[in-house]
Amino acid sequence: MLNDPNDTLNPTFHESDDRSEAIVDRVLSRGESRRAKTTLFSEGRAEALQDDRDTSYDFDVDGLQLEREERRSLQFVESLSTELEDVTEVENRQIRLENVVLIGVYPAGSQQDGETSLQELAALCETAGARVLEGLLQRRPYPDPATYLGRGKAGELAEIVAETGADTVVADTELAPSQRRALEDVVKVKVIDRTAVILDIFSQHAKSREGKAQVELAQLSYLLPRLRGWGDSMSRQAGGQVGSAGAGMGSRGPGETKIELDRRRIHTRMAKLRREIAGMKTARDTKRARRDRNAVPAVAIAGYTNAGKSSLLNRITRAGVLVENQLFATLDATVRRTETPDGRPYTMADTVGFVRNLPHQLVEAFRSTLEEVADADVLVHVVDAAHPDPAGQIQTVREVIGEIDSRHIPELIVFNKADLIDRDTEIALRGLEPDAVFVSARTGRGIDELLDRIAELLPIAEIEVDLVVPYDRGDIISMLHDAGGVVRESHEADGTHVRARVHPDQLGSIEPFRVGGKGAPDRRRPDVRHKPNLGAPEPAPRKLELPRREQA
Ligand SMILES: Nc1nc2c(ncn2[C@@H]2O[C@H](COP(=O)(O)OP(=O)(O)OP(=O)(O)O)[C@@H](O)[C@H]2O)c(=O)[nH]1
Ligand SMILES: [Mg+2]
Repeated sequence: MLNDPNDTLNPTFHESDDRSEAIVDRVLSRGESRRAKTTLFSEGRAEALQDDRDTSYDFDVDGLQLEREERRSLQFVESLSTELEDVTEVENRQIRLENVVLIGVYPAGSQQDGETSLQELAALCETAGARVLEGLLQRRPYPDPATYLGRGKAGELAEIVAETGADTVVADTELAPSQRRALEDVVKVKVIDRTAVILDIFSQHAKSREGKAQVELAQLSYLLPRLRGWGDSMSRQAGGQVGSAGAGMGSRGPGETKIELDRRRIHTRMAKLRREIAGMKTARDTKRARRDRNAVPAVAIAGYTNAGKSSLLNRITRAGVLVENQLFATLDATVRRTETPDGRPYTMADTVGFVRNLPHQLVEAFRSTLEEVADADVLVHVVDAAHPDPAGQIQTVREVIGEIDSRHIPELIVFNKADLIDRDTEIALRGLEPDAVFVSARTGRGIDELLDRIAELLPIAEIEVDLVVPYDRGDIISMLHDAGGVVRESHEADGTHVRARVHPDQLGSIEPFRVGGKGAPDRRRPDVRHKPNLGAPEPAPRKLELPRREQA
């Protein structure tokens, strides 16, 4: 398993062949030895995110909410078991608490973008369980092919790392294996990239069998070209800080040993995972086909990570999906059934959030989960209205939607967290997306309007009816044929027996001839509507103050 806390891979790697073999075994036997995770500490972790610990919602939650407790307990190390093994584990966690320095490169004119991206990287690192000490941005037309930062700046970075006692450097874009090694040689601590951090979060959070398989597949395909060197550059630095810090974020992978053998085994493992995922996809397809037969339209909630997708699903359907002020709280699609204000049923799916520079390995691995989006009749695209760069988020999400060939699906932009923005921001956002709905999953504002808008966009489900039409009503038969909905037709003594799918508007004219059928809509208005939450006071929005050294 790649995030096994017991995988203190790098430093001791060269010491014993037996040990290195055991490590590869563990990497490849994911799930069999699933142990406590390495989410490390609680204090300070939420700095990069808005504080929501006092949040209260006016609806109940179900068992899924327990997952939140489970995650918290991992962070707080709740019960110190008397078992020696566990105590050692706690000590390990403290030793391995990662202190990271972030680095990014931005071209002239996109400083704001570079900063937003670095702040997001800070949030990602905190979500992965690290503590962010410094952020360092360098203005360059493009990253240095050798060391990412320019030579001189890399030297300054080495000083900062030494000063702050950081044990890991995280680069904001994907590093080539050679860049990573060269930079490690300069700064003398572990260097990882944004992709590794995202993969690490996914591996900590994956819950379903399919999710775990997808993440492992993504991790292996990320590791494959990087096998050479994971242990290598570390062992060249005996006595460096890495040695005592052990493996942590982004390095929960195999070290360099018997690389060819490993490579072959990894390929075999990946093939097996692909087969497994394909198998699970079949099961899901069957489920979806059943849903299609019942002609229940599907709505998918898509959007940037932390936009409030799960909160919105909870608000609308009381699904009790885990809501966390974390990036990638949701990795599995949750589907809930609900209905329009006039009683038409539809399903609503919560999906994994998107992020800028989403590792392509993940898009590939999560393709089957993302089909929940691809197969939807309507996309509810949730955007965090209070985010500094909503336009950038919308663009990122639309790019991924394009990658999974879903541009044609009607999209409803929903600005969530409307409770956090002022009038001017709202006007600006309306300018950006004139047809958008403004809602707050927290206060309930706009939810009724959202439900009405979804209802308008849903395809009208046709209804299957059985009719016996007397021979003097040829007009009815031709109307059914014109609409193209005739399934079966036979001429009997009492008239034409027809099974046909009709639009709800046609029901009136055919009603006298109905002899059965299914799927007639229930036109009762649901007696519970979604009331606004007048409860808890809203915490003031918090902005990340990331320590930053500007280097132009
Ligand atoms: N103030 C405010 N906060 C909100 C609102 N909706 C969600 N949040 C908060 O935003 C954070 C993220 O919410 P989630 O529902 O987990 O977001 P998500 O889009 O499902 O995130 P991922 O699953 O991580 O991609 C949580 O801290 C929520 O409490 C809102 O309308 N107003
Ligand atoms: Mg979510």
